[in-house]
Amino acid sequence: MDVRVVDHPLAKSRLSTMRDARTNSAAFRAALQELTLMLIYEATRDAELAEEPIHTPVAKTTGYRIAKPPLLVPVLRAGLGMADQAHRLIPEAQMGFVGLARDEETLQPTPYLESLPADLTGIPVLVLDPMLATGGSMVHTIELLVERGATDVTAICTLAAPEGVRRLEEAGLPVNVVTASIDDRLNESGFIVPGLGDAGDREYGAV
Ligand SMILES: O=P(O)(O)OC[C@H]1O[C@H](OP(=O)(O)OP(=O)(O)O)[C@H](O)[C@@H]1O
Ligand SMILES: O=c1cc[nH]c(=O)[nH]1
Ligand SMILES: [Mg+2]
Repeated sequence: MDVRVVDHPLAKSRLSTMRDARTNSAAFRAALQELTLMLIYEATRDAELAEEPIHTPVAKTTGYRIAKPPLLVPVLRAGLGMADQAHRLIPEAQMGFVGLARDEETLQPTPYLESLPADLTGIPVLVLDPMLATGGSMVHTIELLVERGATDVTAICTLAAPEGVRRLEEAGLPVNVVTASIDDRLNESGFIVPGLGDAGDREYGAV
């Protein structure tokens, strides 16, 4: 499993805005959108290209397009804040949706929505979720994708805990991770430390 940490100064500054408890919801969503752009940019660095001849106003040359547009899968709620920006960068992408809520006691994900294409054979998938904590939600999501034939999955997470990265590695799933930070640890309530709190609540309000 490849784990890429995007520690560009602009990524660090947006992540700091998200971490800061004084940041309101609107500013949090704006920083998440900007950081998503940087993470998707890095995640697609090695995407396969198809060539096609094009004419500029001056000469004939070779043009390029993404050979296999990915499926984008935001994990609701928090991943929804990454969806539009990812789609803006890859407008030819399809989008599927997974809805999960982590039980605050057991820390197990409770599924409430699954809207995915039936056959993902040969289609790269980018899963969008700001937080990789215990890894339970991400493992559940990737298992849904693998059941449908996906073999090339990238988890795009603004923040990851070492415990979540380890869980993904041990699950042996076909996934790579792109994140802006691997933080110190999880606390006794399963929150990432130093983290940014509950990403969904900070984007949309507490439920
Ligand atoms: O790695 P895990 O331990 O599974 O935790 C990570 C999950 O927790 C958060 O969602 P949450 O369950 O809070 O739902 P929400 O997005 O609706 O707030 C987050 O967006 C991930 O989906
Ligand atoms: O720190 C955490 C852990 C899980 N989910 C969040 O939103 N934040
Ligand atoms: Mg939440």
